[in-house]
Parts: sequence; structure tokens; C-alpha cells
Amino acid sequence: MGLLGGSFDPAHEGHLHVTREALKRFGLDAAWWLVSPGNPLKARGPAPLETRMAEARALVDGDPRITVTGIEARLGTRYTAETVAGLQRLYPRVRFTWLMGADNLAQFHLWDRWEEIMARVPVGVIARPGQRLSARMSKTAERFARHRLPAAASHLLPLADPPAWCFINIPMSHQSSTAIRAAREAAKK
Ligand SMILES: Nc1ncnc2c1ncn2[C@@H]1O[C@H](COP(=O)(O)OP(=O)(O)OP(=O)(O)O)[C@@H](O)[C@H]1O
Ligand SMILES: O=C(O)c1ccc[n+]([C@@H]2O[C@H](COP(=O)([O-])O)[C@@H](O)[C@H]2O)c1
Repeated sequence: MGLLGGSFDPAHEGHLHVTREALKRFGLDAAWWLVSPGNPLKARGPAPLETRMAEARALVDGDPRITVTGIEARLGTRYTAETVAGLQRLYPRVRFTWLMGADNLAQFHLWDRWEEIMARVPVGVIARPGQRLSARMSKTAERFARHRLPAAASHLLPLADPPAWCFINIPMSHQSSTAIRAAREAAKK
């Protein structure tokens, strides 16, 4: 099971694209979009959770492999280390793989208990425009260099014992929630 955590403020085609590529390249059965109650590193509060979930559900409509969930709000977690620990407790027979764009790998070492996350679940990183270099040069990439699977072995990632991570290059999507929010604001004026 792939876990794509995000603000999804709003969800966009880029999220769908990276999820579908991750399903294929990592050989995952399915993915959950964990719609975050609020990213602990972002100062700006997001739109209400229900609004973001409804938009995300409308977008994935028709793809039975992707489930949109607000389980973090129900678990009362917003730090990924806690969320992953909670999911592993709730679903001991499910093997989870954390998924994220390259922008998040670049600052992953700022996340709470980031090394614990690496120790708990394999991590699949998906290329994002302008972020490949910063991701490759990141503290996480350096610290866990020995545990990196080559992209050619990406399908082995979900079954690898953590720490294990893999960076995949895919045809990149330029979509971003920031750009969509800016366009919506401009349209209001
Ligand atoms: N176009 C994209 N290419 C690769 N990864 C992406 C892309 N869009 C989103 N992601 C990844 O999906 C996850 C959730 O992203 P998020 O909901 O923050 O969207 P975003 O477009 O990055 O939002 P914002 O612009 O507000 O930061 C993150 O791991 C992010 O890196
Ligand atoms: O646990 C942390 O410290 C932490 C810090 C920053 C981001 N995250 C998670 O990273 C995911 C992507 O966040 P975002 O806002 O970039 O979509 C989302 O699931 C957040 O909860 C987690």
C-alpha cells in the first residue's frame, strides 16, 4: 500500500500522475491519499479538510486503486512518524510504502523523527520539476545513501526491509497546488 501524504489544497492532476506512476514503478497494489489536517511545517492554514477531501475524491473518481482518506484527523496525528506508527498498529498485515515528491525529500530531515520514518517504511521518491538536484544533494539522500535502491530495481522497494528508498524519474508534471490557488485568487479579482 502506497501512502501519499499531502495538504491536497487542492488536489491536482500532478497528484494523480505521480500516484499512478508510483503504483506502476513500485509495483504497489493500491495507494491511499492521506489528506493532512495541516502540514506542521506550513504556516498557512489549508482549506477545510472536508473541502479538500471532496475535491480529491472527485479527481480520483473512477480509479479504484486510489483511496482518499482523512485518517490522520481521526488518529489525531499530523506528524508522519506518528501517522505511520498508528497505521502500522491498526493494520499489522499491510506493508506500507511512503511516497513523496522530490521537493519533500529535500527537506525531509526537518520532519519530526525523520530517521524513525526511514526505519519504519520503505520510501519511494518521485521526480518533480526543479527538485531533482536538491533531492539528490539532501541530507536524507546522504545519510541513507547505502540504503538506496537503484531505479531499475524500483519494483523491489515495497518488500525491502527498511531503511530503503528509491528515486524514480518519470515524465514530470508541472502541476502544483500553489499555482492553482494563485490562479483561483486571480480569477476572483
Ligand atoms: N507535480 C508533482 N510532481 C511530483 N510530486 C508531486 C507533484 N505535486 C505534488 N507532489 C507530491 O505530492 C505530495 C502532496 O503534495 P501537496 O499536496 O503538498 O501538493 P503541492 O502541489 O506540492 O502543494 P503546494 O504547492 O501547496 O506545496 C507531496 O509529496 C508532493 O511532493
Ligand atoms: O512529520 C512531519 O514533521 C512533517 C513535516 C512536513 C510534512 N509532513 C507531511 O508531508 C506530507 C506532504 O505535505 P505537503 O503539505 O507538502 O503536502 C504530508 O503528509 C505532511 O503531513 C510531515
